[in-house]
Amino acid sequence: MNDPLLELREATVSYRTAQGLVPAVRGVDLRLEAGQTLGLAGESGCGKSTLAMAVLRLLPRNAELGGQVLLAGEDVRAMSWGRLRAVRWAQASVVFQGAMHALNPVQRVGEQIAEPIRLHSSRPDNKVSARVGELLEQVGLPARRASAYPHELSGGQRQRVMIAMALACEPGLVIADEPTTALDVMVQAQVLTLLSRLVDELDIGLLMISHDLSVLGSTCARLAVMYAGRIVELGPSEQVLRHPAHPYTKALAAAFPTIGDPASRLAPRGLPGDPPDPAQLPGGCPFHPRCPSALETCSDTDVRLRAVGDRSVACVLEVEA
Ligand SMILES: Nc1ncnc2c1ncn2[C@@H]1O[C@H](COP(=O)(O)OP(=O)(O)OP(=O)(O)O)[C@@H](O)[C@H]1O
Repeated sequence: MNDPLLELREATVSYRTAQGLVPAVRGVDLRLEAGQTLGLAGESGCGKSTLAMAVLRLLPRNAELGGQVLLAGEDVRAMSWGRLRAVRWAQASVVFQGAMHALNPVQRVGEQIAEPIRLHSSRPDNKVSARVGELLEQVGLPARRASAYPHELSGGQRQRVMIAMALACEPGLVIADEPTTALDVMVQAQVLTLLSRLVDELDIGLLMISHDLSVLGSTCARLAVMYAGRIVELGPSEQVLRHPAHPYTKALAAAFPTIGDPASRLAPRGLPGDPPDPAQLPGGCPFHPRCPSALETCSDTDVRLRAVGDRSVACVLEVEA
């Protein structure tokens, strides 16, 4: 049997800071097969971006990666820099949030899309240009827009350019980190439709990150919900959205009821308090101080994910399958 595109086994990331070691990702197990889509949700600071960056070892220097992060069975922790360069773009790529900042403002977008192609193939220049045109059309932009500078494009068009760049070397895995956060509602929906179409057409695996469960639910078949560096619920999107099992998922699902709800840009409504500082996690379940269903035992029992029907849930409460 083929190795999954991506597999995390007890993956951990801690940041070395003046205040000590900050555990941002705390023992995450995840699996993504070719052609599958997985959404990773959670409030700001729960470790989503850290986890995504760990996959391609794009972490800052003060980060320590532990456990296993396997790309097609190969542990990224054991890869040389040369091997990592070969894997980035070609095997897995990232669409970052905020395309205006991720693109070079003084370089034509076609040139920027061409860069990873040149890095990973010895195609002659005319073939590279043809491939750039093909990629732009694939993301719904005319090929002639290759000569545009980022400021000449709208926010949605720039995000399409970022997606074209991520697809340039035909990776099996694309990681999209808040790909629609900076866009207005209509454009957000268009970019999500584009991502869904590309996933189907190109049979890529997609790991999409957002604080907004409804955005993820519209694009991803499975959802993982993260809190304080751990996955607290994982399962088919429809089940997780319709019948959230973990009290934190319930609060998130209630906070973001529909795609494009302007309020979805804000912190979850009706969920008191803030996520804990990873440097000072409370004892027991890290969600218990904010949990409306907390029992006495939750302050000293830290439950790990357990299977409940098609889902996995990290909660002491009885969960209906
Ligand atoms: N370079 C760093 N050094 C120290 N701590 C960091 C660093 N980067 C992130 N952190 C901390 O790690 C934790 C997880 O951050 P991360 O950015 O992964 O969360 P997130 O869920 O992606 O949030 P957001 O949606 O705001 O990006 C946070 O407490 C954050 O402050």
